[in-house]
Amino acid sequence: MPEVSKMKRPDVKIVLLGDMNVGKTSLLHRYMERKFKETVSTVGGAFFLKQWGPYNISIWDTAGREQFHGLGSMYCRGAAAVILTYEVTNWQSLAELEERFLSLTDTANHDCIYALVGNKADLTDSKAQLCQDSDGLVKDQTECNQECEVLSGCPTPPASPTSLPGVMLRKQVIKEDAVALYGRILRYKGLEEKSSLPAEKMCFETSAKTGYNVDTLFETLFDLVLPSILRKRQENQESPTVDLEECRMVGSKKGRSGCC
Ligand SMILES: Nc1nc2c(ncn2[C@@H]2O[C@H](COP(=O)(O)OP(=O)(O)OP(=O)(O)O)[C@@H](O)[C@H]2O)c(=O)[nH]1
Ligand SMILES: [Mg+2]
Repeated sequence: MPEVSKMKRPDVKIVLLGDMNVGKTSLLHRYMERKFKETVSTVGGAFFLKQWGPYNISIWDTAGREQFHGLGSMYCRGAAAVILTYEVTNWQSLAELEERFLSLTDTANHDCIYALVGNKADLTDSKAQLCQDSDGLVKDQTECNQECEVLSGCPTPPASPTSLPGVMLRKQVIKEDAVALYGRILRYKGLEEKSSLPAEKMCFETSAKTGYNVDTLFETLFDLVLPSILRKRQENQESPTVDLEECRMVGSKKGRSGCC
């Protein structure tokens, strides 16, 4: 049994929610492992632990499939940030966020931060077909595909309308739709728009496939949850108790990642 004192204890929790197939797991792989790789539909949930400077952030991936819906509010318990994910080529995936997922966030922290993320932007926007390295420099898709083959062994995707640069799918969800939903989320939470984080900052379009905006998404959130981290550390100093549930999760997977 691992010693509690040596475990990395998460300072804060970020949760990814959204319909099946929108790319939640792929976004996490892209950010944590710098790769776009094959996924299987998530069962239950899984977490990754990210060291961010001196802080430990747990990022929870959840299953979008309806059969696991009941677990969502459990994963959101105590979350400092929730990433509500949809797919830019699928209007219904945005609607589902409001109809099915928003109420799951009732268990999150009272000052929880919400980000709306439209993934698979590479399918609709030529600029998102360019991939970014960790310094934010863009490379073209051919270079990315070659790199993908060399680094992770994943084959260059077959030439199909979705993989040919310049051939785009119809964008079903435009940024304004996400901005409008963000406003409704604030109203649902009883928050004033004036005193909340602005929609322009909290609505992202990403591509897990190319890496477009993925670092920006996670790192913006890490910066924004810093006050929650500092508050939690302060509370822990004042009453040093151990969150057995979190320790059990982290300890069971050697502090890196796991699922349940
Ligand atoms: N073109 C493109 N495809 C993507 C992107 N992100 C994910 N995909 C593909 O979309 C499919 C679903 O991706 P996942 O990451 O498994 O989706 P998920 O949201 O985790 O799904 P559940 O675990 O079932 O909730 C896979 O075939 C991915 O390869 C993206 O940014 N662009
Ligand atoms: Mg998944």
